[in-house]
Amino acid sequence: MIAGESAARAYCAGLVDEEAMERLAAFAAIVAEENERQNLIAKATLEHMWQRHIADSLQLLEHVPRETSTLLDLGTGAGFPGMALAIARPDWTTHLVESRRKRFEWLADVAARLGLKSCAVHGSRLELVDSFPVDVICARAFAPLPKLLELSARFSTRSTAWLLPKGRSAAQEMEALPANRRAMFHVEQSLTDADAGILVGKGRPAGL
Ligand SMILES: C[S@@+](CC[C@H](N)C(=O)[O-])C[C@H]1O[C@@H](n2cnc3c(N)ncnc32)[C@H](O)[C@@H]1O
Repeated sequence: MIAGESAARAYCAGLVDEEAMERLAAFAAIVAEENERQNLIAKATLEHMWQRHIADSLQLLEHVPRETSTLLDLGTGAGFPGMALAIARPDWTTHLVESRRKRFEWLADVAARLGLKSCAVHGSRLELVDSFPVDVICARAFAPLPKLLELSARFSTRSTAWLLPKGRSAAQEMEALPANRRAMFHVEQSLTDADAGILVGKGRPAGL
């Protein structure tokens, strides 16, 4: 378990190169600054930025298939996990979808400021974004699982990986799926929260 800010930074440093670490630090400062203007993350988590947000996002890299080159993050909000992953893996094409204007304009500005050329910000409701196939779909705190799958299945293929941090409700949400959709998922323990799980899946949800 990653406990504390220095452990979280050390964990991230073990996953990404120095340039990405510098960008992640710059991003952390930008989020904290913007949080004065718009409510991006809970104030209580500001002093735990690396553990609660950055390492929490980067831990998804542990479950990403080796051949990944495209990622879609649903409801990116403050940039977690999508922007943090775009910084960690600038060689991927990362699509961030966010419907709130203030947030998507800010995300696009951050991507430009950090020089993330392969990070596309879709400022729209997910329902209105044209379909394209991706290697990985991720989402944190976006929607209940059945709704999430309904809205995003059209971006998946037989080989798409699903990485869904679901907090305490991970196992319960998975168990509540119909059997043919449940079969594509299993729960991985979160490294940043002893009580949280990550739903890891593969494929296109049955019937969607
Ligand atoms: C609870 S926040 C989570 C933000 C971020 N993923 C995180 O964990 O810090 C959910 C975000 O999803 C966005 N959102 C909700 N429904 C959406 C939709 N249908 N299409 C695109 N974005 C949506 C909201 O505007 C909000 O920024």
